[in-house]
Amino acid sequence: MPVEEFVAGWVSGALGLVLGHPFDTVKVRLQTQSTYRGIIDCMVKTYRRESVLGFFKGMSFPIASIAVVNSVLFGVYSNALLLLTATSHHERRLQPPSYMHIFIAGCAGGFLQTYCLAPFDLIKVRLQNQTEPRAGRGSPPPRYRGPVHCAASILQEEGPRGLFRGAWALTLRDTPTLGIYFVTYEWLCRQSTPEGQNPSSTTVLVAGGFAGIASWVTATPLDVVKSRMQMAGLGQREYQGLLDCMVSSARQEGLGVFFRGLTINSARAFPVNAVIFLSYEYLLHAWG
Ligand SMILES: C[N+](C)(C)CCCC[C@H](N)C(=O)O
Repeated sequence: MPVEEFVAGWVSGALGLVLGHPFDTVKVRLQTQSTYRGIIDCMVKTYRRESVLGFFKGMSFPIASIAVVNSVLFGVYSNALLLLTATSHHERRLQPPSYMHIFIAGCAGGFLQTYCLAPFDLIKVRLQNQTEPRAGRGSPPPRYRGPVHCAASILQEEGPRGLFRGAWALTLRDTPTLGIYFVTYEWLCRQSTPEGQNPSSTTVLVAGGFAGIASWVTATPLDVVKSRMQMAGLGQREYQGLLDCMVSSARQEGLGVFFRGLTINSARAFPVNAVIFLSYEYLLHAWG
């Protein structure tokens, strides 16, 4: 099994994460708290209360974990394509796989990565939602002191299954939308590259950026449901399950609730995924 795709996925995931984390914090807060009027309001309040550091809450942990997750995604995707089409990464420019195969391989990568992603994503969301200023300013300390403390508290208070809260919504969110991710990327690359040639860096950046947007736009409704289910059990509303979360959110807040965070998700997705694909392709190319 070729492993360089896993390594390239690891590095590119880490780069993408740092770039996108501040956007991600604003998104999570907009989706799960009702105290903000919009993106700018949320940014201003976060900055005033928590300084720039507020935007980077919960990042140290994902930087290791998301890199692993991205590595699983790209590694599984590429190896699934190898299985389906018997072509390695380097042969694929000359013998391009069908979009159906790309979609299936993307779904396989998406499905498997959610098992690694679920606990990390839960901890990230819980930490990002702590809006308390840094300790020592006279306010009560936040519930979780950091990622390890957060994981330990969830285990203690909610049991091992607690760590997989919202995992089902996450799987539904990621499996098809990561198929869409790779299909969009390939389609855009093929549109602007002569047959048999490697896409230029600009093409990779633009195609990666739009692949990220396409994937996030389709993923946003289930992203909202997922974030809400992850916050349940914290004194917030408990849901019976995914459907209950969808129905009660829609009843209380209207259908618009499923598009919360859409703008910020898209704004984040372009640079993050441009960097992910560029560094991924670059590394694979460099390793020849
Ligand atoms: C499938 N879904 C849209 C949810 C995620 C796509 C992940 C792409 C990239 N790791 C990123 O963080 O943007």
